[in-house]
Amino acid sequence: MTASIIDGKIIAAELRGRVAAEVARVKSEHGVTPGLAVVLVGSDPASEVYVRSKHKQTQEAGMASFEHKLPADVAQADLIALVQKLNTDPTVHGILVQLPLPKGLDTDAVVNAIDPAKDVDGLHPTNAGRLASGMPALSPCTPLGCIILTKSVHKSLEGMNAIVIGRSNLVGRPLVQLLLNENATVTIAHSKSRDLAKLCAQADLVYAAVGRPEMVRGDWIKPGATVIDVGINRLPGAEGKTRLVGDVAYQEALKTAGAITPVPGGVGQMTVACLLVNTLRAACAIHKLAAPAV
Ligand SMILES: Nc1nc(=O)c2c([nH]1)NC[C@@H]1CN(c3ccc(C(=O)N[C@@H](CCC(=O)O)C(=O)O)cc3)C=[N+]21
Repeated sequence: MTASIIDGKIIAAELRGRVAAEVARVKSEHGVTPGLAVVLVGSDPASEVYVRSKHKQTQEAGMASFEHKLPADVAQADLIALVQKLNTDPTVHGILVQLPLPKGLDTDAVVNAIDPAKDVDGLHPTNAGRLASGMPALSPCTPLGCIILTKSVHKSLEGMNAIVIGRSNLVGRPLVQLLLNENATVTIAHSKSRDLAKLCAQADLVYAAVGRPEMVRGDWIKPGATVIDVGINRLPGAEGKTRLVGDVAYQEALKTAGAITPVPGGVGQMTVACLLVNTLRAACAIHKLAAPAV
């Protein structure tokens, strides 16, 4: 058996198309142009790539895009002051502070300073708490993307056994909550879990988000399971280039899985598309418009 490939590129492009149509409608009917502000502190090359692609895709969807680049040695107070300025800027509906922040900056304090209504990363404790309480919330983009990719294979996740490997605030924990909302049965595993292979073998849905290259092996996967690989690990490749691999041993997993996401071209694509969704949703909520149809 060879797994079918879940094409994040195509699914993300479709989603962006729906966002663009809703943005056009909100603009013409209500005169509201959704705006996203991205704050990048320091100059991590990978982060710069992501920020550039966020900027491009935001503009392509017809939204306003604001980029703020700060030096790695920016004072904590200056970073918080920028966040507060964006909180009160009426042209900004979404605020994303690219993580991780350089050493010396207090991530929790910065995230806490973001207005929860503009928290398109879904990281503010208000949004995390609302999600965990089953209340409407802005939810983190990568987990939202994981659910959309899963639903491209399974119409309903009700009663399915899911395993989430990883418990980060940005991915693992919120993904668990979104899966519960879909009525899946969820096992939460992580780098300290005992006998991961055995836990995985029970799962119809496997979400690998531990940040360890190719940790999930092909023979851990239940035959026919759906595998969503959240990992993006840069390994040294040929001729001094870097090679991207996920948290799943892809070539092995292809043989046992029913469907699998590639890296790149899987979850990463959805993350940015869902950021556009969240920015549109935030803009509609802030202006008291009906929730967008995306
Ligand atoms: N506050 C915050 N929110 C984030 O959502 C956030 C963040 N910080 N810090 C970094 C991670 C990483 N991230 C990605 C975005 C796009 C791709 C993406 O487009 N990937 C493509 C290309 C990958 C490549 O070539 O590098 C793909 O997988 O096909 C990947 C990863 C968002 N993150």
